Amino acid sequence: MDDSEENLFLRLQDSEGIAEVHDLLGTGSFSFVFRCTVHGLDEPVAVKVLKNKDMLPGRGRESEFIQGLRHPNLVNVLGIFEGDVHYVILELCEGGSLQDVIHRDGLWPTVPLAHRLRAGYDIAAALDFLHQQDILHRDVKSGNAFLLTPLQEGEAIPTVKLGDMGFARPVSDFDMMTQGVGTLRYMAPEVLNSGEYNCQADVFSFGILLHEILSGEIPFGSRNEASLCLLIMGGHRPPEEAIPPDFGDQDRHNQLWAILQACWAEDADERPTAGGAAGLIHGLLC
Ligand SMILES: Nc1ncnc2c1ncn2[C@@H]1O[C@H](COP(=O)(O)OP(=O)(O)OP(=O)(O)O)[C@@H](O)[C@H]1O
Repeated sequence: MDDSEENLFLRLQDSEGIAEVHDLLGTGSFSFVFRCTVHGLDEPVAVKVLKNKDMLPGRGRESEFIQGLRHPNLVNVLGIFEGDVHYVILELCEGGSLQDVIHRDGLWPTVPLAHRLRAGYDIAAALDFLHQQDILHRDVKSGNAFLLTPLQEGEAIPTVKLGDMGFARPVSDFDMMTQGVGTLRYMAPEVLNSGEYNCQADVFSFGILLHEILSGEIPFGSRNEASLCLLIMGGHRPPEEAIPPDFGDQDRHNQLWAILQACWAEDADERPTAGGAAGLIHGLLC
């Protein structure tokens, strides 16, 4: 049975290693995330506590192999503890999730397209890094990308970091994976099909996420799971007209649209690598 927020707050407070639990940062399907101070670190951190410590390994739970990874566009995992409560110490991202920033805070329409594209570049760079280490993320979405500092109107977009590695796996574990995990509206057709997939499935999800970042629209709107599956399997993708026209000339807009189409190509082999996508986006930012 899942533990309550209050109970976990108190048990975390008693946990060795935690100096102080401050406040709740957010709630996920599998966890509560608290702002904490921990012994040995000066800066506050985010501590993700599993609601149910008997939960299957990998569900909402960053695995040991993620711990050593360091990249400016990843929510770095600073420690993993298993005891009376299971928790993961994460780099604190004060700006919250990109999903909340795009759809809830009301500031997103004021963010220029070039700044939004910058956010997309950050995520592509993080994915490229993971793929270079032969790690698949498997749940790329706006709810799993975080702003390092709060977004301020009229200022440059803060660094964006890809987080929530609960589903991440080394490719070497399986040459090709077949387990259908992730979030439906971002899922590549080969994952939905329970077919074999590889790093290019992350690139597909990234394409859907990039469109969400640029357009500010929830991918495929408020459809139920069955119709989402039918749409994606039927080759439907988010619409071009949802992308604001304020990106310089038509040629640049066309290049941007071509990047999106390449990322969410039906055939995984036709998609760019994450590094390739990052390079193409960077070319448009210069
Ligand atoms: N590093 C962080 N810094 C600041 N806030 C965070 C951080 N990580 C998570 N949060 C907050 O906690 C919420 C839940 O985190 P997360 O989505 O990683 O949990 P989860 O249990 O894996 O959930 P789900 O599977 O539903 O995405 C986030 O939406 C965000 O508000």
